Amino acid sequence: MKLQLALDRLTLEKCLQVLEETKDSIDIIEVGTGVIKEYGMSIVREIRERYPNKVLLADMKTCDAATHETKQALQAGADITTVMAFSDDASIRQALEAAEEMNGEVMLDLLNTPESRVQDLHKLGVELVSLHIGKDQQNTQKLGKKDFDKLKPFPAVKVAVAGGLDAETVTEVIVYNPSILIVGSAITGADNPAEAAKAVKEAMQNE
Ligand SMILES: O=C([C@H](O)CO)[C@H](O)[C@H](O)COP(=O)(O)O
Repeated sequence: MKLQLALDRLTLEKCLQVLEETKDSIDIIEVGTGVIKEYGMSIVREIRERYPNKVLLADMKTCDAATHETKQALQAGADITTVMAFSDDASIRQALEAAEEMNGEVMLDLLNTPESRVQDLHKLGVELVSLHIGKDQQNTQKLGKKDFDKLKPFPAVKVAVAGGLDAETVTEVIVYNPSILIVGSAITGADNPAEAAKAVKEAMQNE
């Protein structure tokens, strides 16, 4: 199980500072959507240069123009880019084709995606999805069995989980054996991000 650190709502300087502090505990660096909107592909390139050996995900949240956006993220140095699962089949197909051509990966974000869409994703050849409770939903929703149950028709898929997770709540989702745990604010907003990242990593290992 890998730990992905989501860098959201931070300046470039703060992203780099948090990465330096947490690099020993994290496996995957996520450049968050808002950070990409602020700095574009230049921050993806910069983080790629500084951390050549870390897996790098660009949270593009693509929902159209998928060939272009997938290539844009992978050319900047990302290993993985994200596409919204509610996008048209054509967009998902194009993203998967572009990623294959460039030896990259696509993570399909299941935010607000109904169970009925899962079979389509399976048929389209999706291999990696994220079960995601969005920032604005986190006061009223949390990840649970019903989310993982959605994926029963799709047993081979690699699953990432995201949405307000911290060192305590990760233990509630680890039982479902996801491949990737995505943690953002609980680490980046902590007084001591290094300690917070370490605590999440330890909680993952103790399960
Ligand atoms: O994808 C995310 C969200 O939509 C904001 O762009 C976050 O990266 C993801 O939810 C993880 O962050 P936290 O919820 O703060 O742990």
